[in-house]
Amino acid sequence: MVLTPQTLFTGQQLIWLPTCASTNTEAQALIVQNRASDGCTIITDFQTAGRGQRGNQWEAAPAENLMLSVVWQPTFLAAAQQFRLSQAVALGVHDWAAALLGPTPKLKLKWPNDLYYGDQKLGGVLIENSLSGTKIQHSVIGIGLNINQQDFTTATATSIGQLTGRAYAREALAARLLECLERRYLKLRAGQVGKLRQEYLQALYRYQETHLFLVDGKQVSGQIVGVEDDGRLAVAIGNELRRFGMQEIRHL
Ligand SMILES: Nc1ncnc2c1ncn2[C@@H]1O[C@H](COP(=O)(O)OP(=O)(O)OP(=O)(O)O)[C@@H](O)[C@H]1O
Ligand SMILES: O=C(O)CCCC[C@@H]1SC[C@@H]2NC(=O)N[C@@H]21
Repeated sequence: MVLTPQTLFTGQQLIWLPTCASTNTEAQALIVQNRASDGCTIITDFQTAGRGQRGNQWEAAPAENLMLSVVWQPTFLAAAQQFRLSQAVALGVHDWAAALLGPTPKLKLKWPNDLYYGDQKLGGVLIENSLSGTKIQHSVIGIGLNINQQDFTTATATSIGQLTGRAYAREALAARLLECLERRYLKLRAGQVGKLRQEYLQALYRYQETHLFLVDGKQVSGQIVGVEDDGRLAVAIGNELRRFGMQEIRHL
């Protein structure tokens, strides 16, 4: 499918920029100017200041990958439920990758929403919400996916093209991604929270495996046993069950 504003079922607006600082920043500017319709999408070939979680930079070679931000208005979610959106988005990205790579147990979601193949990162999600009282008003869903790039500065990164030995037309992949995201978003909006959570756990990287984490600057051995109602990661460490937010634990 060729991606045009007409063929996008959800994106009333689609803006494809040759370059920008960050598609999340562009999306936020549209929101501030009251020009962001629900589902509008900014895509770019290159970011000069792409950002990731925990203050990381997102690095991607020009015109090789997918970098986009979708604006949604999930006003049905309380601020405290934002992890539900994060899980639905992660599942949408996982569905997209599974359709490309075929079903494989190697394709996982590293908590909270990184896309992994084995121990290598294929993509990441950075969601930035604005609130109105206790409700989410706008969500900027920033997604970076490695598509055709062959060389990375880190050995822990890979791309769809590296894995399959093929080159991809990014327009078609973007259209499919938006479909996958919308499907999951509609399920969330329909209240299928339990099912989404179950599927998220099934896709969770290193779920129920014992391995090393970094907690308070120290290496600890633990086992992921679940994800709490507030989105925190539940990890069994020794005889203790501990719950961690984003800034409190890292996989090693
Ligand atoms: N295009 C890219 N593909 C994969 N990783 C990337 C890319 N651009 C930047 N990175 C960075 O590479 C690092 C690897 O990501 P990963 O999430 O696996 O590491 P991490 O050590 O778990 O990082 P953190 O826990 O801080 O998120 C991160 O710092 C990530 O932001
Ligand atoms: O893994 C992460 O830490 C999240 C990476 C998110 C990267 C995407 S690329 C499109 C959007 N714009 C950004 O600046 N970041 C996100």
